[in-house]
Amino acid sequence: MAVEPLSQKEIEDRLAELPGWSVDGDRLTRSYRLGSHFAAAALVVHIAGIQEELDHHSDLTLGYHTVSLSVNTHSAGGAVTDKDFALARRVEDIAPGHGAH
Ligand SMILES: C[C@H](O)[C@H](O)[C@H]1CNC2=NC(N)=NC(=O)C2=N1
Repeated sequence: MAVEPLSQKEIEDRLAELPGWSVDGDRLTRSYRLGSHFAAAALVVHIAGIQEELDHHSDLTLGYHTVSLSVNTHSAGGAVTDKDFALARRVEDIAPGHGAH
């Protein structure tokens, strides 16, 4: 099934449901802060599993006490699509369990 780029209005509506996330250029992004480097690494591994399950992969950056995601949809020409928001929603659901904020 083809994945279509979202309109600006569709992006704004979806962002309203995902506090902490923003669209920067053509990428959906969020950074989390965690209590330790190992906690951040564990969140990265958990997100990697979700990304494999969804077959949709962000650029995922592990910092000292931080994890940052940046994602768009390659198959839609690098636009933001519902696949990006589906990944963001799944990450939001598990991040608090890692103490991420
Ligand atoms: C073959 C495989 O389904 C594709 O390459 C997937 C993998 N992960 C992906 N991740 C992202 N962010 N965009 C894609 O279009 C994409 N496509």
